[in-house]
Amino acid sequence: MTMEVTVPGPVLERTLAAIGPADQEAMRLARAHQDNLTKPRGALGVLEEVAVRLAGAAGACPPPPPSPAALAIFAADHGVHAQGVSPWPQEVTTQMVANFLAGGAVANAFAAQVGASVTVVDIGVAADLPAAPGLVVRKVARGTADLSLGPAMTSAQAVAALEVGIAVAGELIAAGAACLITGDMGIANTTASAALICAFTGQDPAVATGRGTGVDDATLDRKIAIIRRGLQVNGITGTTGGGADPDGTERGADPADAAEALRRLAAVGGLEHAALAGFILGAAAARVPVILDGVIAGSAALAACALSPAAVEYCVAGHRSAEPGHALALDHLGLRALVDLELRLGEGTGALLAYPLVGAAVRVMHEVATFDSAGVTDKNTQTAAG
Ligand SMILES: Cc1cc2ncn([C@H]3O[C@H](COP(=O)(O)O)[C@@H](O)[C@H]3O)c2cc1C
Ligand SMILES: O=C(O)c1cccnc1
Repeated sequence: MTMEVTVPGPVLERTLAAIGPADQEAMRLARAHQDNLTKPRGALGVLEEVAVRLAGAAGACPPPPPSPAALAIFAADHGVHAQGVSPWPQEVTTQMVANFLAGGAVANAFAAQVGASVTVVDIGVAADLPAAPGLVVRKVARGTADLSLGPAMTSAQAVAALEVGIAVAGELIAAGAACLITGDMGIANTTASAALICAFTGQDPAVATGRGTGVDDATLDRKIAIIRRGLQVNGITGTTGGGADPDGTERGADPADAAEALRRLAAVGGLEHAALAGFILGAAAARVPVILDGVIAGSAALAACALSPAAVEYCVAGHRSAEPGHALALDHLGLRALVDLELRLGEGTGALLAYPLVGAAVRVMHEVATFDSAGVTDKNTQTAAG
């Protein structure tokens, strides 16, 4: 094997080794506790599952309140932008970073609404950004290479970006964050997202590709063709098919294999996708829940969970984006989105809106009376007793 991706960085290796499965006993206790609360069993629907999930993640019942929450917006540019896959000029990435720092983006408004902090990370913006409070400069490259011509990133760049994501998660958690929220900014990143979704789920670009910021029919067709070419050029032919390295050696083509997962992430992902995957892995290693935003986060989560399947236990799908690939990614991960408001923005906006639901689900576990404590007759106990 000639692939350098078989040598992940030490931080990534340590993080992967630190990720354990959800705590089954805490989940069992959480389910039992839900059933003792003064409400018909199951009446809180999906929120009960969220509370149980957070108990499993924390290894505690009730789980700790997911507060305070911290949003990290990873910003980067994309070489594939040159193929005309987005109607927006590339400099909008840089301009939006300035907007986040000035507090003027939708993500800022939603973060203020739900009480989340905002950190902006330059993981690969093409331009130089002036230093500013709230901006973390960890530039791995000035954007990716064009994924339709060859690998978007070298494996070293992908690992470096993964490790920045891990570090940012660790820093936010060390500063007190009890819940992480994913955010992204990168013109053309819905193209890389759809390519990743194809690479990790085996779906065809025709079904996984969406209109992103709102491309017309002709641009959508081009986007699909570009993604198809990118998968081909990078030797990604399906989730189970074989393949060979350029030197002719057989490579493991199963994306569930960590080295192949890293290769696919580097081949068609963006720097923000790699950083987001690291961010998710960092949350999982610290047993802190992470609320996923839309299609960019969903595609990054596919890479994270290919590297460490247990990481999914620490993820909550905040919302379902209007991008068709997002639902495919969530299905593959076995995650159910909390809200569906037909958002197609990114930045962390959908995850921020879901955050109060996660907080409410956990508050129930701490504050709602049990049938015993409130003196309310439990029909289930009564029936069981006679
Ligand atoms: C003003 C503006 C603000 C945004 N905030 C997030 N995105 C979102 O749109 C981009 C992806 O769409 P595409 O692949 O079609 O370029 C990403 O930057 C994403 O974060 C924005 C896009 C624009 C134009
Ligand atoms: O799903 C998303 O987060 C999304 C969709 C379109 C454009 N930008 C982001």
